[in-house]
Amino acid sequence: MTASPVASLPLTAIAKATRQAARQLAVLPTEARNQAVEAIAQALEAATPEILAANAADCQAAQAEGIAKPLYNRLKLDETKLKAAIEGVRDVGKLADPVGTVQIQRELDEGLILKRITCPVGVLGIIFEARPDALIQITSLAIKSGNGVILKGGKEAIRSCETLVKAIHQGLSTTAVDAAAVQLLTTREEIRALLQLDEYVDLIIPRGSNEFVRYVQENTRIPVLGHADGICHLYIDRAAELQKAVEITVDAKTQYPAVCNAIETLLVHSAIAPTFLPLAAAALQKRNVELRGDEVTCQILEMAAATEEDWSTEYNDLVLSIKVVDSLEEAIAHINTYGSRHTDAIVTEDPNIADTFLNQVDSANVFHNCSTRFADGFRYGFGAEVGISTQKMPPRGPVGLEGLITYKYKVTGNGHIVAPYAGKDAKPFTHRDF
Ligand SMILES: NC(=O)C1=CN([C@@H]2O[C@H](COP(=O)(O)OP(=O)(O)OC[C@H]3O[C@@H](n4cnc5c(N)ncnc54)[C@H](OP(=O)(O)O)[C@@H]3O)[C@@H](O)[C@H]2O)C=CC1
Ligand SMILES: N[C@@H](CCC(=O)OP(=O)(O)O)C(=O)O
Repeated sequence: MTASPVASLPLTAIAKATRQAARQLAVLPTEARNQAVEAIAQALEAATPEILAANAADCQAAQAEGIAKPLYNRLKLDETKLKAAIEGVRDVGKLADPVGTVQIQRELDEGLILKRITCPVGVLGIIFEARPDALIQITSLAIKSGNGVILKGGKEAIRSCETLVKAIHQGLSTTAVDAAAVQLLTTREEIRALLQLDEYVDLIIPRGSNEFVRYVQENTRIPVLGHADGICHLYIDRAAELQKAVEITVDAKTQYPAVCNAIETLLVHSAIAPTFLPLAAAALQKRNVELRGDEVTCQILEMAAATEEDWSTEYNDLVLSIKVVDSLEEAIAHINTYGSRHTDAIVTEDPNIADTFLNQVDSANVFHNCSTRFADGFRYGFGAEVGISTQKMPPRGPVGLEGLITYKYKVTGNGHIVAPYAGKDAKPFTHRDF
């Protein structure tokens, strides 16, 4: 099979081609989809010089436009990051096949058998930020789960995305998977048009700001799985071990400040604030974090005053707002008011306090004594992630293969009809699981 030159077609034709390719992909055996995933890994390895060159050009252009350092780090794809992403593709290949799992097998009556079996969703439209390694993770998950995918990355990453998709098409062209199963769009106009194509696209996954996710939800009939902003919190309880708390704070803020699972607000119990805050501030300032405190924090340490706006701001940068609270309840109330239901964590040595926090904070990921940066499909053992769903209904949190799967009920009878099972002398069902 050769790589399909569909990218030059009008959008409806692209979507139609993806639908057709996805239908073939959905019924391929596990082995064929695994081979396709491995072919993608090999093609990316072979195209490494071109990919790195394209990314260097994107980075250069973004720098000329004055891109912020954290966003630049998200855009930059060096050899180490690319190698890790390719390893991730192979990890996805090794995961159990999510397609064809029999979830329910039930005899309704003699000779009348119900099965619920997992199957791919169909065609996914995934819009994401200028982060080229996300394209690699998303594509490998889509192919492994038997779905076609129409991708759109952030404008700063256009060259990187085009080169990656070219390599992926090259890899797929040696396999049973039609390369048309993976498509790349590059403009916002195409996104607006894509949102109207409910005939060909089964699920839209927007990764981006709250505003953008809402815009998508309001402008399409296609089901939307929102991956919105991460206003993540870390609460340092009065029973926290201080050194542990400092290390977690520094990691959660500075290990990768541009990503959605980095913290934006630090909440500190008033009983330990005078001892904890100077330790934390020293460690954070060593890493160039700008601190903004509420009134009590500013009485303990000199820093800029936080405004009401700070509590609902996702900086995506080396900035942290700090608030001193008088109780666990106040911390939980703050998080449930200003958070984005993404990821929130507590540091405490008191298991009861931890339990209350984990049960009452209404977020997709709630952590005890560890960094919010663990909110990630790879780190959860899902191989990779499409992103982190901030919706309440499943899939919630890091979305891996399971989130790209639906199911269908297959019922087999032998001439069975409903009439004998209805009315006055209705025949009972056996409803026997096996
Ligand atoms: N929960 C999660 O998994 C994730 C959450 N995020 C969140 O996303 C936000 C930051 O991402 P940022 O880089 O600023 O991304 P943006 O929200 O600016 O953009 C993300 C993507 O959406 C597109 N887009 C944005 N607005 C429109 C529009 N009106 N019409 C069509 N397309 C649009 C962009 O296109 P273009 O570049 O062409 O403008 C880009 O492809 C943060 O809040 C972050 O937390 C990010 C990734 C994952
Ligand atoms: N799970 C990811 C962060 C989630 C994510 O996709 O973030 P972003 O860089 O905002 O797209 C990680 O830990 O790198």
